[in-house]
Amino acid sequence: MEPTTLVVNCGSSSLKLALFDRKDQKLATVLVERLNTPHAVARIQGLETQITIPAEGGYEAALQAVLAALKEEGLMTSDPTAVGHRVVHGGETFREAVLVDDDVLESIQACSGLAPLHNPVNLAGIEAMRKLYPTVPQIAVFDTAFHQTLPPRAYRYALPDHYYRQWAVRRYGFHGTSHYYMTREAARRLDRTPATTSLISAHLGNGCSITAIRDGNSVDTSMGLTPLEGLVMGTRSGDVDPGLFDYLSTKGITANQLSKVLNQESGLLGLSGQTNDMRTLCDLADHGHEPSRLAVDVFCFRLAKYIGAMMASLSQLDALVFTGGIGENSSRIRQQTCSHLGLLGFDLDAELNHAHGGFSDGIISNPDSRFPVIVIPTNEELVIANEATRLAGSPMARDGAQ
Ligand SMILES: Nc1ncnc2c1ncn2[C@@H]1O[C@H](COP(=O)(O)OP(=O)(O)O)[C@@H](O)[C@H]1O
Ligand SMILES: CC(=O)OP(=O)(O)O
Ligand SMILES: [Mg+2]
Repeated sequence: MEPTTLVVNCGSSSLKLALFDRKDQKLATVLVERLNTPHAVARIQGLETQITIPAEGGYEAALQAVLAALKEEGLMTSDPTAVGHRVVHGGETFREAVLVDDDVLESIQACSGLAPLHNPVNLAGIEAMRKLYPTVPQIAVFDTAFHQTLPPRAYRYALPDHYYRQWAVRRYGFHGTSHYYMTREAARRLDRTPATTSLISAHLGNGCSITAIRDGNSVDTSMGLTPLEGLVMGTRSGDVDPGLFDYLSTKGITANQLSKVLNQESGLLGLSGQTNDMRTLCDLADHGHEPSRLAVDVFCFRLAKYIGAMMASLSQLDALVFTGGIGENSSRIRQQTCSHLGLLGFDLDAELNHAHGGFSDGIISNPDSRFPVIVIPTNEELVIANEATRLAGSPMARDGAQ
């Protein structure tokens, strides 16, 4: 019986599963969309069949339906030997991936207030899998872990010192598994070692963040205490003036309302009034819809400003890397962003940038660009699987399983 590692990435409205063998070969990928609605469906990548997901029963019922379908299709012949979970916020408690036990669950729960869109659903996924596979080691892999190397000048806010000492109010950074994968993969492609590779890594999905990586370590990043700070995102505002709180309270808007607005009703959706989906926005902008064009403009300009800001942490730059759904697929966003940075020198080759109708994988800058620009499809699942396999084989996991 071939040992396998199952990776679970529970989002608020979607659920992604990936199954790997022990040689890190992906055996199957499943995407469940519109979870917790009567229209929830799952698709196994590469297969036509749609799996119906029960409208009730939450993550456990959804996972059960997906696992049954994987077995039926012959893609999963036995129970997994390890399960790796994406957990977004690990606070200062988790510097690296851990085997899940009751104490770990409690600590993840304690970080939930700092990632309200993410940690509660990540926990629901872990709890569901523990019920389904009580004897299989479950491993939590944190978005925040890769950013534990941030220096204090990058992670401290200029707030009263005791806010940090008492309440750990600091910048944490997220999408760490993706930025780590960029480091590993860019180093491989540039024929370097990760420890000698310095990058600016832009992860542009529904959530967006950018990280300065110096000699393989994260040294600055755009997300902060929560995944709300920094770049413009699908529904999140990114940076705003904190004076907004005071001003809007005089208009009768409460802290709770504002938090919902900043997390769920802002960003591309807020500016365009139409959608958080970048592909649709680009189409709308092309058809003359002004608010959508503005949303795209603000997105690219903010990103360009942050690319400039990340330079302050580096003394060498081996490449600017784009990844995530937008970074991998939108030649337009890459072009518009780099066009703001003429003074720094990210000179794209129009043909390479637009190869395959926007999707790219590889170098997209021209040879005399001051800095290379590369597109690398992210693979957070692979990093999580690597960590889960490693920890499931550890003596602690074996003791736990006895
Ligand atoms: N061809 C494209 N052009 C522009 N945006 C795209 C394209 N393909 C995908 N995207 C965008 O990528 C975003 C989703 O990114 P993804 O990394 O899949 O999200 P998640 O963070 O949920 O994993 C959406 O805004 C989507 O519109
Ligand atoms: C941390 C974060 O923003 O994650 P996602 O991009 O999955 O929303
Ligand atoms: Mg993502």
